[in-house]
Amino acid sequence: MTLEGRDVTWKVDGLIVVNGVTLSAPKHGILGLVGPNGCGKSSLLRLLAGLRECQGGAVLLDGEVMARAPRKQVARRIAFVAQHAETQTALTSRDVVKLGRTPHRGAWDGWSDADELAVIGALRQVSMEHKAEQAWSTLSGGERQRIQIARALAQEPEIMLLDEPTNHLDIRHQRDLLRLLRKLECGTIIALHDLDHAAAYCDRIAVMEKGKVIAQGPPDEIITTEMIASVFGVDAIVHLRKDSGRPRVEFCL
Ligand SMILES: Nc1ncnc2c1ncn2[C@@H]1O[C@H](COP(=O)(O)OP(=O)(O)OP(=O)(O)O)[C@@H](O)[C@H]1O
Repeated sequence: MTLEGRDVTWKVDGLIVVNGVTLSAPKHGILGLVGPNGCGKSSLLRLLAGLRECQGGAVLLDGEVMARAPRKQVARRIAFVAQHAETQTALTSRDVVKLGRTPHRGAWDGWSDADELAVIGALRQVSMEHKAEQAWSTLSGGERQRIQIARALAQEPEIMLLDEPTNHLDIRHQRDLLRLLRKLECGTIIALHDLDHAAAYCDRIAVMEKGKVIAQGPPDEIITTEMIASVFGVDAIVHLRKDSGRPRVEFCL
């Protein structure tokens, strides 16, 4: 499957938030989306997920304009994990993960073994089986985030779009999630603030600034002292990690 934004533009209140972005999701592996607050990362991910309509350009799914495809068909193939996902408070964790199966089920379908396996597997992948019956409203911020990721995994998508999925997680769960994403068969686009994470776990990185993608490439070409100074306005030294040879950022105090 291919997912491609071509010259995608989106405005709100006369402000151009996403400005002529052309970007393809990888078929496998992780594309990291980095850039300062307000540069348009979340907006772009929502456009690519088909949750918003472009006002210019188009999002293409297998070369066809996605906006014309039935929503359920799109949802079978693309999962989106929002930065601050909310859900009905009366649900348990398991109920929320089960929602990920909705695009695969007809109105009259019973709950199948495949549905159950997908839900159990997704809970296990984020280490949340022990909280399956707990009310969603009582989960911690990080636990909610892991459950939302499990919902997306239960969807068994071909492409996952994740908006800062590590922002509530402790170091161990950040690392576990990024390792998990690397192991998935699907292609992933992930908005990240942590440049070290982007450098260590992503196969490619796209840099956004003021609504535009200004650079794309492998981490060692993108995570540079010059890029960090010009895009983020911060002085930094970029080292190479001993274990992987990937860039590692030391910010100047
Ligand atoms: N529905 C909206 N109404 C008004 N302004 C909006 C709306 N959606 C986005 N914006 C504005 O568009 C800009 C880009 O927002 P977006 O959430 O896409 O940025 P971001 O790169 O994900 O930021 P962050 O790193 O802070 O999460 C921001 O200035 C935001 O205030």
